[in-house]
Amino acid sequence: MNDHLAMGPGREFDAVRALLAQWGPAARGVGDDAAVLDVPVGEKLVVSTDSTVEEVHFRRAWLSAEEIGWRATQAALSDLAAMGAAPLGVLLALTVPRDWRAALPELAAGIGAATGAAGAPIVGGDVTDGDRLALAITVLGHARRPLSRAGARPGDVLYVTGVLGGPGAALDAWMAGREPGDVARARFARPEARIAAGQWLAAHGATAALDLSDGLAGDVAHLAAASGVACVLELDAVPCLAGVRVDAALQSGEEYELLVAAPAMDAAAFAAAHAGLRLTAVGRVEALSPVGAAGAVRAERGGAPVALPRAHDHFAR
Ligand SMILES: Nc1ncnc2c1ncn2[C@@H]1O[C@H](COP(=O)(O)OP(=O)(O)O)[C@@H](O)[C@H]1O
Ligand SMILES: Cc1ncc(C[n+]2csc(CCOP(=O)(O)OP(=O)(O)O)c2C)c(N)n1
Ligand SMILES: [Mg+2]
Repeated sequence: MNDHLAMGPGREFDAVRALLAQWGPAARGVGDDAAVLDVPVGEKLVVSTDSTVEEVHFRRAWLSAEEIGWRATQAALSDLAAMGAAPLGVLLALTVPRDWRAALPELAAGIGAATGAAGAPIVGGDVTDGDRLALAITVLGHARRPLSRAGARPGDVLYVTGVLGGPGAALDAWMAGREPGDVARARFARPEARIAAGQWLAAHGATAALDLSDGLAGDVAHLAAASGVACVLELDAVPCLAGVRVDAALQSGEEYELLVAAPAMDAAAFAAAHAGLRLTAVGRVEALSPVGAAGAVRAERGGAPVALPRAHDHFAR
């Protein structure tokens, strides 16, 4: 049983009914003014929201509607992964222009596949007309001890999951009018929120984490700022996709891999628990130097200081 409430007539509600019929058991308890969920006793509710907007996060020519739905949902779920939280539910606010309406079932297939893979039921949403396709996705999760950006301590090692640079390489290719290689394209079109990895890392001593959405070069500064520490990246250690230079990998956003601070971790045990996913030491956490000395984020190559490239900024222009 889905426990949906019946809705009155209207084309908008016909569209919602069609979505619910398509999602089947992947949607639960929809149709009231708000969803009502249980949080396991003794755990915290963990909530985040993220938008995916046509022309800002993708172009229609690059991706199928199924991929757009999958990617937007994984991008939102990635924040639960970074908090070490288990998914509880997902809400979808969809802005659907007229010329996208026929693609709704395909979009919904991608969303349903992603929520299904995460074991997170769709518990509500909103549908509106508008000028551009936009998906505002709210994710709800739970954790006994959520993993913050703020806990990194001097002496911790910095790790990243996976291999970086794919989404940036795909984006560069499309922007230059070329078709990206299959691996880079898949990293852009079919990211996977590292939900199990986030929970494993939280349970194995991680002190802080965040997901890589703006690019490692920028996201590391959020961890340093939140934790009140200095982070030093060793650029020779950054795991880059074949053919991608480290500067490009540092600027590659929308990776949805995790940056983690922790005392030394067992990367082999991590990989064994996550289908071979890599966990690579890429730097270290130090005490913040006195004002006027070295900054909160530094990069080194072969022990020598080097500059970090800029990260994505929505308001840069
Ligand atoms: N419009 C907003 N109102 C309130 N908080 C916001 C807004 N935009 C961003 N934030 C908060 O700022 C922080 C950084 O945002 P963002 O870079 O989007 O995080 P993330 O990469 O986790 O999605 C988050 O804690 C987010 O909740
Ligand atoms: C058409 C297009 N231009 C540029 C980009 C690159 N890009 C857009 S947003 C972004 C950063 C991440 O997005 P954001 O909405 O800031 O995610 P959040 O940090 O909130 O999770 C990047 C690298 C893209 N994906 N598509
Ligand atoms: Mg965000």
